[in-house]
Amino acid sequence: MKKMIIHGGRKLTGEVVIGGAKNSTVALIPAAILSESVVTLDGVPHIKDVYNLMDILSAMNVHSNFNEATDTLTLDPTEIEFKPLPNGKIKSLRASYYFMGALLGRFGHAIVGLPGGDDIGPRPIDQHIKGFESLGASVSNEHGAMFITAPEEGLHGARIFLDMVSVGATINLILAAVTATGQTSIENAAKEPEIIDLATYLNNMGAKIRGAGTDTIRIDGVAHLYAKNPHTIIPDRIEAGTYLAMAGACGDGVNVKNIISEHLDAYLAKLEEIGVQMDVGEDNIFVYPSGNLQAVQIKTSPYPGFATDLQQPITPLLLKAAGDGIVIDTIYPKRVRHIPELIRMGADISLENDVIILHHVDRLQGAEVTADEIRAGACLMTAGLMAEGKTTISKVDNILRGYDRVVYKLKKLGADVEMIDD
Ligand SMILES: CC(=O)N[C@H]1[C@@H](OP(=O)(O)OP(=O)(O)OC[C@H]2O[C@@H](n3ccc(=O)[nH]c3=O)[C@H](O)[C@@H]2O)O[C@H](CO)[C@@H](O)[C@@H]1O
Ligand SMILES: C=C(OP(=O)(O)O)C(=O)O
Repeated sequence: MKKMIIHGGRKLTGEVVIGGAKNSTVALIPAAILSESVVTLDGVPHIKDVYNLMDILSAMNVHSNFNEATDTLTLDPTEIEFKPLPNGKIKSLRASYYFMGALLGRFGHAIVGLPGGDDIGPRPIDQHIKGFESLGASVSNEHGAMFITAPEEGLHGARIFLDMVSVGATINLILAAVTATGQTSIENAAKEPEIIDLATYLNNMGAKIRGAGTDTIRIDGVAHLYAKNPHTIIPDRIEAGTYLAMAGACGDGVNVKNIISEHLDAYLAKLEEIGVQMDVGEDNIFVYPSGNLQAVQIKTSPYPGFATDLQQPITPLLLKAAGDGIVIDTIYPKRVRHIPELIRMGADISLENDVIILHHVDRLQGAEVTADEIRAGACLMTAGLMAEGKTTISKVDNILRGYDRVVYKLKKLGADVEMIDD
């Protein structure tokens, strides 16, 4: 595991270009195995999740080539072989569970280990299983690996009502249903932009998915999918939100480029309420140096609400604001692993019944801290940039799992940051 060393106190200036969305990419790559032709993805972020997914694909004889100069990834599933995936790299990321839906769609059966990913509290997959079963599959958990098998005649369309809005279940069920016989409807579906991105990608291969981005998605199964054109991944709204908060907390004029601002409506409204001055352009947002900032209350909810993945990245900005900030994460109430680390840096934070109360502090102090998960790590990077002195962040691999070329981007903004081997 690597460590990140930050010498804080420098003001950030210049521009940063946002990469392709991690949470799209990690669905689009497993989905490529549904195609009977070579798939090309543009705007692929340089993140560990991508390299781990490429390794998983190579075990199935799917050849991939990531051209890092052009951010283009080609995936060749034309000689794919079925492989059980009970262990190994599957455990390195959450989104490996998309191989359940994708293998089921391609081969009619899947053996996939329970996923890894961020330790942000309980993350059950009961809705994925319920949905696979509705499509006719039988599902069993044998020693931590899910065995999922379609009936002999293949999966059939079904009406599936999700008990709670789940990004992962919505995507997994799209992947399984896209080649099932007949029509599937997913109700109470998640509406995240990454789901629209996946539907666009699959529809361009010949799938028939309607309603992505609404709470009812209808899928008419098709027998074959062929990728014909490259697919450009949408920009990462969580990476963008992280840099916007960072620019508000320690920027001296920062231009964040490659943004779809509509994907960040709830977030931008909160930044404005805090007092961050911004110019929202067609595909960029310029953040002015901050003046007086005011603490606010944040409550996370499914899209288009305030994203859980942004509650930690915005926290250092809230610490800087006058008054007491409040954060309530309704999606992952135990997503609090950044708090003891921030307290180590001099923050004054209390936690009462999963309500995080952030009291204003005049300054943070550099310290040795741990990035226990990706967004806790993003929060600590910003805190380190704001703090006086040296901050050492360990377990940086958790950050590199989803932040594209982060050291390069921070250096370009003028940060004093480097990565060292542990
Ligand atoms: C790879 C990816 O895209 N990860 C994102 C995805 O995770 P992920 O898809 O795992 O999260 P979900 O949207 O499924 O989870 C939402 C809520 O539903 C619960 N739930 C979910 C499924 C299920 O079968 N049963 C159940 O109880 C979860 O515990 C959570 O409380 O959406 C989360 C919520 O926006 C984000 O934080 C993650 O960054
Ligand atoms: C929780 C996250 O990721 P994952 O679902 O991949 O663990 C995240 O990106 O904040």
